[in-house]
Amino acid sequence: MSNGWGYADHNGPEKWCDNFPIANGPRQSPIDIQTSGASYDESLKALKLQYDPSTSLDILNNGHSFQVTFADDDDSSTLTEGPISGKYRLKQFHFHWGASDDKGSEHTVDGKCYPAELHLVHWNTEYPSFGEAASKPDGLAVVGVFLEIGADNPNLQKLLDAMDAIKCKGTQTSFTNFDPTILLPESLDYWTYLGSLTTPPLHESVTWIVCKQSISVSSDQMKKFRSLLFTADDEEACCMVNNYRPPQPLKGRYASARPP
Ligand SMILES: N/C(=N\S(N)(=O)=O)N1CCCC1
Ligand SMILES: [Zn+2]
Repeated sequence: MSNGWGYADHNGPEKWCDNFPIANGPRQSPIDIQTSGASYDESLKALKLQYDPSTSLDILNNGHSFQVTFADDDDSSTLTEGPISGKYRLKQFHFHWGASDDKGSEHTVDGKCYPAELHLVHWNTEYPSFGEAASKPDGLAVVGVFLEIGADNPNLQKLLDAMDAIKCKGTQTSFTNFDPTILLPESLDYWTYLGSLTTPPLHESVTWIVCKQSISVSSDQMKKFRSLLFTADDEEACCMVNNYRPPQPLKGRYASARPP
């Protein structure tokens, strides 16, 4: 298989180890967060997320998900405190989702799946760039937010409206003046653990910060996510669904959280 990884039977998560042997590494993601096994860590601080909407640039269908990319040439949009040391810059956010409302998240909580999961990807400014940071053990910090079926979420509407312009792989459009803060839940309580990118190259470089509280999404809004395509306009159409990696072996890891 070339670098054409995907989520189908022939190129999906069970096959990624062929080209990316780290897929069987000691700190792979996602994981099932076993709340009874989570430990309280007095040293953990509250998350500090400071985003400048003027840093949002564009929205892209990259053939695996859709992502909103941010200007990261200064410290305008950052993650600090929480479980990390130093300052991490927001690079992009994207989602993972299922073909139906009963699956789609990457992390699970005591075995419970959610219909979708948002990932806000940040890189450690100790390194000169995202590309340099992405392969370092403390290079990245990803904030994960579960989406749970409920009322229409108006804060998703600008993303949903942009989807008509990025239906096919490789399409993108301007996406300016967007503040990702509106996608966060009211409470920023979190679980944290050391893991990896959940897609190739699967670098074991991520401090995961998974919010305990979910945000809402309606079934109709989820149908809009599923209208995107994995495929380019000159290929046979394949709906972008089930773009999630299942939970990986804990290998002695456990999540931790701030004491109540
Ligand atoms: N897999 C990833 N993020 S994730 N799903 O682990 O948050 N990425 C691959 C390149 C940039 C981000
Ligand atoms: Zn992701």
